[in-house]
Parts: sequence; structure tokens; C-alpha cells
Amino acid sequence: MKTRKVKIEEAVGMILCHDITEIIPGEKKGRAFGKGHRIREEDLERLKGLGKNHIYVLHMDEDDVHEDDAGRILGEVLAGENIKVTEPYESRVNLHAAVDGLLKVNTKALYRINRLDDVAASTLPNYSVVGKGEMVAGTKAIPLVVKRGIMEQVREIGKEEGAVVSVVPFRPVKISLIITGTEVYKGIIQDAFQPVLREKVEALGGEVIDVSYAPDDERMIREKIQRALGLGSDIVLVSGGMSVDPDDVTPKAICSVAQVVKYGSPVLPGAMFMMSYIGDVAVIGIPACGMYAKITVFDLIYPRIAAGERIQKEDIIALANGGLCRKCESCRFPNCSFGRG
Ligand SMILES: Nc1nc2c(c(=O)[nH]1)N[C@H]1C(S)=C(S)[C@@H](COP(=O)(O)OP(=O)(O)OC[C@H]3O[C@@H](n4cnc5c(N)ncnc54)[C@H](O)[C@@H]3O)O[C@H]1N2
Ligand code: MOO
Repeated sequence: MKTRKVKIEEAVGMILCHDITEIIPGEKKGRAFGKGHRIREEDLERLKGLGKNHIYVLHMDEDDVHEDDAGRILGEVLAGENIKVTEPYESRVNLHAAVDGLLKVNTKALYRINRLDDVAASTLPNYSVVGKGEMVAGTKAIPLVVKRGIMEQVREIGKEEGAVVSVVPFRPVKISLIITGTEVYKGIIQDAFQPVLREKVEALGGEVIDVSYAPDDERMIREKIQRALGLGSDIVLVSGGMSVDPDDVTPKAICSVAQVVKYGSPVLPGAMFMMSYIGDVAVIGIPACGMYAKITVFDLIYPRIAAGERIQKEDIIALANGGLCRKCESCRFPNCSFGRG
């Protein structure tokens, strides 16, 4: 890239080769003059007001890519399924969710792109629940022109690793709720679990097809799980009785019919969580914190299952970093560090 510095008085009639930005603190940040603008006599006062006594006139070499074109290439490479890309502004391109769903970030590709000089890309955290239209990633060039070779490497990473961001829509899953606890079963206390779980699954498009109650009895809980399977459930949620009391028999009941992925999660709240499967049906043991804490491990794992992911042991272990809830007075999840390691 060759640049020539000229006094603005001498620049009248010349083509501006870069944007000039105007910032009025607290009021606006915007383009005062765009790339390609021919400097006119009447522009001089405004340019001086922006602190510009000189402008750069650019000569771009064959192997230079203008920042806006670099932004376009980055957007193209980053965008996967259900992503819409904006036009560049000062090289920045934003990527938006085209549907409601689960954001998937290809972190390896993201890191490889960011290891290159002169380009940057950032995303919302992997596995965020996003709404249609929401911005999920942004990307831009750092200098005014980027070497073609760098942009070729960006494209190469895209070819090797695939897209960086995509949104997977939630499946219309069928859910059975099994609420355990002798005190609830006998009507000594009112069930407070069902409304919490129902709201969370319905928010992501799930349908509660059955709700049943069981006392702290291993055999009866097992029978309820088997019954839920017979009803064609995609997901079975079993609440309560997940801890260490002699009456806490839910883990045993789940173990007796399902393949356990993991009992215990490095997430607080949610330590007594159990993830298991019977074939493709996810059977999840949810400790009582899932009822009284606003957000638990369930809120981190459930959206992934609803989006069709099969949860592995490593997925649960990986939640440890960022798995500690700050217990803010007023919960701001997902705009906080919980589950964002
Ligand atoms: N000695 C220890 N005690 C506890 C531990 C521990 O490690 N050592 N872990 C704690 C953690 S962490 C959690 S979380 C809870 C897990 O509780 P459970 O899943 O076993 O829940 P329950 O014992 O069945 O019930 C606790 C509490 O909540 C009420 N409950 C349960 N289900 C309902 C419902 N559907 N509606 C309304 N209320 C419900 C129940 O009556 C109890 O009062 O364990 C800690 N303890
Ligand atoms: O399962 Mo308890 O998990 O931490 O509040």
C-alpha cells in the first residue's frame, strides 16, 4: 500500500481513499466522509473541525485488499447455517441469527482466524440461546488494507474447518416430567417443580406431554421412567431426590434403566445433576436446586439437548470453568459469566 500525505487545501478534487470518522462523545460515532468521496472546497472547514489538516491519498497495490472487501470475505467465511451477514461499515461486518436457536461456535476455526495478523472476529459464547435477528458475531480488518495472502489464509481456514458460527433451531421435543418426593406425592406440600420446568422447556419450543408423580421409591420411579418412554418422550426430566439422604433414590432408579453419562456436575448450583440416556431418549435427574435457584446446570445443558446434541461426559466436565454462579441479587443470566468458560 502506498500512501501520499497531502494538505487538505491541495486535496480539493482528489479522491479520499479511507473513511473519516466523527465522534461526538455520548452523542454519535459515524462516518463524516466516506472512501471514494471527492474533496470539495466546502469540505475544508469541516475537515479542519475534525482535526484534519492533511489527508492520505492511497495507492493500492495488486496484492492489497481494501478493509471493506476484507470484512466481506471474513463475513462469508464465518457465516454458517442460519446466519445473515451485514454490509461492511469501516470494515466491520456483523453476523445475525436468521432463526431462534442454539448458537454453535467452531472455536478452533475462530482461534485460527484470530491468530492471523490484521483480522479479528468475535462471537457470543458457544451454546448461547439466541433469538432471530440477534447479533451473534462481529468481524473486521485491523488496517485500512490487508495483504491478499492473509485473506487467502482466511478462506483456507474456512475450507479446512468449516464455518465459524451457525444457529441450530430447537427441535419440537416431547417431554415427560416425573416429579419425585413422598411429601409432594402425598400432597403434604404443593409441587413447585412442574411450573419451573414447564416454563423452561416451553420457552424453547418443547411440549410437556405428561406429568407424573412418584414417592421416594426406586421401583415406582423406574416404572414412571419406563412409562414415559412408552409415551414416546424425547426427553424425560426426573426431579428431586438427587442428593445423599437415604430417601434420595432417584439416581438409583435412573441407573437401573439408563446409561449414565455422568452423575455429579462441576456446576454450582447443579452439583447433584445426572445425565443419562435410554437409547436416544435423554433422561435427566434434576436436583432440588433446579426448582429454587433461578439458573442451574439444567439451563446450560437443556438447550443443547433441545437442539439435538448428544451430551457426552466431557461436555459436562467442560462446564467447570465458569460453572460457579455469582448469585447476583438480581439474576442477569445469560448476560453474566455463568457457564461461559
Ligand atoms: N448432607 C448433604 N445434604 C445435601 C447435599 C449434600 O451434598 N450433602 N447436597 C445439597 C444439594 S447441592 C442439593 S441441590 C440438594 C438436592 O436435593 P434433592 O434433589 O435431593 O431434593 P430433595 O431432598 O428431594 O428435596 C429438597 C427440598 O426441596 C423440596 N422439594 C423437592 N421437590 C419438590 C417439589 N416438586 N415441590 C416442592 N418442593 C420440593 C423438598 O420438600 C425438600 O424440602 O440437596 C442438598 N443437601
Ligand atoms: O445439586 Mo445442588 O447442586 O448444587 O445446589
